[in-house]
Amino acid sequence: MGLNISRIAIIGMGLIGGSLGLAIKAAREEKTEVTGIDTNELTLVKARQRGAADIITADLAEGVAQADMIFLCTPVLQVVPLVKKIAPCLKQGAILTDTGSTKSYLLEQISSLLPEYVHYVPGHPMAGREKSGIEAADVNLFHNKWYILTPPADVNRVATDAVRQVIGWTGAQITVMDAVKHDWCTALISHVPHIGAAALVNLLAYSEDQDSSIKLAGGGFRDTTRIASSNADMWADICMTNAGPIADGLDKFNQLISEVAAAIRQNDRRTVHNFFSTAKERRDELLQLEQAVTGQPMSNGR
Ligand SMILES: NC(=O)C1=CN([C@@H]2O[C@H](COP(=O)(O)OP(=O)(O)OC[C@H]3O[C@@H](n4cnc5c(N)ncnc54)[C@H](O)[C@@H]3O)[C@@H](O)[C@H]2O)C=CC1
Ligand SMILES: O=C(O)C(=O)Cc1ccc(O)cc1
Repeated sequence: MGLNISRIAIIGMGLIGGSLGLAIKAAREEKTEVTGIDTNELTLVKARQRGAADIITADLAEGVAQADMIFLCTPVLQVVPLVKKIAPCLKQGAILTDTGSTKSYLLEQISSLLPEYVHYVPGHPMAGREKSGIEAADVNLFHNKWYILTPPADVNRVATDAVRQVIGWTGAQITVMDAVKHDWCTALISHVPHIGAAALVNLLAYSEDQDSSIKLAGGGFRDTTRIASSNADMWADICMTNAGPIADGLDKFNQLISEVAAAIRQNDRRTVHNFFSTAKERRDELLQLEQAVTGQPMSNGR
């Protein structure tokens, strides 16, 4: 039997908060009331129009007061100041969770800010896109995607189960991980690739004929750089709050690039061939592994 989560507040009704609202309402209809909170009035109006929230407000205290569960869905560096503001307004037994892309920083900062009767269960949906804002929200964004929870060892079990239950309504699959491990893992599979994609686009500034380069850029360039269209605010916050793993990952990435550059300069075809064939083998293995775990082809069809 699940817990009765009848009131949910979502702070930050953009891509992730809006998609959560849409998915929760689609699954629960009148059984769970969603309050959408945002500093942007137009976002709030659009969120209600799209059916991502029943109630909208820019007033934090009013929006969270009755909530059984609160989702924080703003860029990471906004989360801690928001927790400081809402902590005194939360009701006894309220469950706080977030969707931030980095976890150790938030866990360290937030735990000490909350009264002992509020339970914090950090989360991170491994689903998203390069577009932001309520306009990009999608009821199916989390469907069949991984949703990571990084609960601290002493977290209330009932609170974690309640978050699992609500995430289940979105169609996502849950996996639990230690926050530090999460940050090293996501640095390599998400944060460094986003920086790499941005670097590839910025590299075009060195082209002697930029207009022709942009005109001729084909599918390969598009595929590898889609995520370079992501929101700069969000990515600057991610880099500031996961500095060690990201900087380490970038150092290793630099090393790989330097090695292949040296091999190319030395006309060392065997090493260059090995660079590509190793990558192809690994990627093919990753696709198979994903299929084995989820029982279906890679969720984004890539
Ligand atoms: N975009 C993506 O693909 C993914 C993002 N995330 C994480 O989820 C969080 C949200 O990301 P998105 O939805 O993409 O961002 P977004 O930019 O689409 O939405 C953020 C919303 O928060 C609002 N906001 C900002 N500061 C606020 C404040 N102080 N008080 C109230 N509202 C405020 C903005 O007005 C906006 O509507 C971030 O922490 C991000 O790291 C996690 C997984 C995927
Ligand atoms: O657009 C994509 O493919 C992404 O990788 C989206 C994304 C961005 C940030 C996250 O923390 C998780 C997922």
